[in-house]
Amino acid sequence: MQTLAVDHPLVAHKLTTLRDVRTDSPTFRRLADELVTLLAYEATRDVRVAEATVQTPLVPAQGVQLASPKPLVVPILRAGLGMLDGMTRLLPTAEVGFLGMIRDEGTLQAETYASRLPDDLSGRQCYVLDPMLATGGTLAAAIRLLFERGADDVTALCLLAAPEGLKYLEQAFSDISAPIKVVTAAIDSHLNEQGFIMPGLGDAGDRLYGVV
Ligand SMILES: O=P(O)(O)OC[C@H]1O[C@H](OP(=O)(O)OP(=O)(O)O)[C@H](O)[C@@H]1O
Ligand SMILES: O=c1cc[nH]c(=O)[nH]1
Ligand SMILES: [Mg+2]
Repeated sequence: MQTLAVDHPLVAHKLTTLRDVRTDSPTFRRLADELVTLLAYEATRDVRVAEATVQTPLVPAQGVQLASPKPLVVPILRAGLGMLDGMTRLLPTAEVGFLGMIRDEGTLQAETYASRLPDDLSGRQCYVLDPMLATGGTLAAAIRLLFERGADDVTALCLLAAPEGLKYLEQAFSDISAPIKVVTAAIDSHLNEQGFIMPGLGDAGDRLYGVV
């Protein structure tokens, strides 16, 4: 597994405001959206392209276009929905699938309550969106579902990741040879006893959707 913490002053600036408890939901949503677009630029560095020729007003020009089958973007509901627009702005022709997952805040186990994915993901590059990678249970379950359907390349975009979750994913997929990448705006210090990322930003879903 490959992990990339994007080191860019604009990412750090936006993330700092996102963490701030005084940041209201509309601002939080806007910042999450802007951050995803910056992360997506790095996360799609290996997106598959095929050679293409177009006709300029003057001559034919060689270039590239996204290869087939087109990439699949998968937000993990609820909080991952706050990252969808920012991602599809950069990858407008990608297909979008959905996973609904909830972490039991007592056991910290993830449960899947909704799944709407293409049946056959053979040869597809998949981009999973979830702002928080805490214990890693949710993301591991999502990645497993994608591999079961034939995906051969999975990149997760997260706003924050905990070292414990990254380690868990490394171990969970140590026997998988397909590429797995995590692109995040920051790797935080640790998880607290309730499984929250520290210093973190609190409950991403609640902050995105105005629950707090
Ligand atoms: O790495 P983990 O320990 O599994 O935790 C991370 C998950 O927890 C949050 O979702 P939550 O279950 O709160 O659902 P929500 O998106 O509906 O708020 C977050 O958006 C991740 O999906
Ligand atoms: O810190 C955390 C951990 C899990 N889910 C969140 O929304 N925040
Ligand atoms: Mg939540």
